[in-house]
Amino acid sequence: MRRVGIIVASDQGAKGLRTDESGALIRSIVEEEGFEVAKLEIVSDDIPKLRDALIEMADVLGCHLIFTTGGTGFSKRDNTPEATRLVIERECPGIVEAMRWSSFQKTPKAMLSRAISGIRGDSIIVNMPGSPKAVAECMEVILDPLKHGIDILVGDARECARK
Ligand SMILES: Nc1ncnc2c1ncn2[C@@H]1O[C@H](COP(=O)(O)OP(=O)(O)OP(=O)(O)O)[C@@H](O)[C@H]1O
Ligand SMILES: Nc1nc2c(c(=O)[nH]1)N[C@H]1C(S)=C(S)[C@@H](COP(=O)(O)O)O[C@H]1N2
Repeated sequence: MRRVGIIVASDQGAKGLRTDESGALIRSIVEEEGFEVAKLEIVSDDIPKLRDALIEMADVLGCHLIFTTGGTGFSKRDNTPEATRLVIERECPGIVEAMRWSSFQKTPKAMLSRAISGIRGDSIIVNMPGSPKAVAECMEVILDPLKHGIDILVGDARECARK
């Protein structure tokens, strides 16, 4: 079964000052698609905390897909892309290009997303925006192609092609 990790990057959420909706929304969307959620964690916007949470989900929990939500904008505490860059081994720019392109059709503010995406080992990491509305809009675009991406990364698709 495909395994998912979810990290909510939010100072307010980590202090209990805001009820998380975006991580919960990602969970419900991926579960509906048959994924198993290994962990949903709310982390403050500190780079070392985000980095460690990403590494645990990839290397210890073996998540095929890791979504972060929040912390991709221009505010001084938006650190999610910087933490992600520390842990990925190969960039996957097409995923976030598609997100920005489709989001731009809805709001020009989509160009303010600094989200990145990349591969670490057998895990694909994708930065999503913070608002639940933006999460829903982006998930609609990327989830299906990502299933194929996981299959290629972990070898299933290549196995199928050989048979
Ligand atoms: N986990 C979340 N659940 C619900 N709404 C959220 C969440 N994260 C962000 N939002 C909403 O998204 C919009 C963008 O917020 P903001 O720029 O503060 O997000 P952020 O920088 O990702 O989060 P934070 O300020 O907590 O670190 C706001 O309307 C905010 O209420
Ligand atoms: N689909 C979609 N993407 C979107 C938006 C949106 O409303 N819909 N908002 C944008 C805005 S206003 C910002 S500032 C950036 C970064 O958001 P974050 O700081 O919450 O991660 O995501 C962008 N991406």
